Amino acid sequence: MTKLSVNINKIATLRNSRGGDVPNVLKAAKDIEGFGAEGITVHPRPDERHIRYQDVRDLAPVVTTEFNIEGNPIKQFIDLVLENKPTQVTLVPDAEDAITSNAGWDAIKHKDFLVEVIKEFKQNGIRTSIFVDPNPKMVEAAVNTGTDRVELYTEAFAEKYAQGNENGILPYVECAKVAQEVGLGINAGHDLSLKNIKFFKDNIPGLLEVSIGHALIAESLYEGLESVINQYLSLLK
Ligand SMILES: CC(=O)[C@@H](O)[C@H](O)COP(=O)(O)O
Ligand SMILES: NCC(=O)COP(=O)(O)O
Repeated sequence: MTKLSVNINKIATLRNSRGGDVPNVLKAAKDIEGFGAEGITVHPRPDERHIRYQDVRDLAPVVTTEFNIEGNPIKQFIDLVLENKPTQVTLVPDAEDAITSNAGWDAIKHKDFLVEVIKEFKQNGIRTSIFVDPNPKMVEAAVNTGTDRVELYTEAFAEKYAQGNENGILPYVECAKVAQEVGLGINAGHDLSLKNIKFFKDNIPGLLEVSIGHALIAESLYEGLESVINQYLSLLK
């Protein structure tokens, strides 16, 4: 069974575009859980252009499913995560000026740094995941950081699949095999959608969780959050 964690960054982006409190991010998170999603993901960035640090503080006591905080572990992010103790922290090496996440960790080059931060999160009872490119070497290296899981960066798969090329799944299948061999849990995310999620899930053994935001919110503009979330849940069974 693969859990669906809904990334609500885009809801905050819409709110921020007017400066008020519409749509209300807390209500959206509660409704999304009510519609059956098994987790809420947020990805605060230093410029707070979508989810704000205060949103994370407000969401932490309200989220009753798995709360997943993603981001680059700069000091203020580490402090925020330790203060709010989510179910999971997903470490993403995103540059401050990146429009969205665009690369996974080099878990060999940044091993010592990752070991240190992951240790601190785990000592505080927070499950850890690191965002990695679909490169089996990086999955193998991830185990040496002490992380519980990896999140496979699915943009390359989504792009190829949209062009009709199903072979884009192959590196992910290889990564999943390696992850299972070395005992790492497997999450996935980025550009997953109603169109590609079933093919991805059906081909990746042991897929524990997907976090989906951009496409899910775009699809909901036409069909509504409840219907879209239910479609994902049925495709992820
Ligand atoms: C790690 C990842 O792929 C997502 O968190 C993605 O970065 C979503 O963030 P945005 O909503 O800012 O694009
Ligand atoms: N970790 C991926 C995520 O949270 C959502 O990414 P996207 O669906 O907005 O591309």
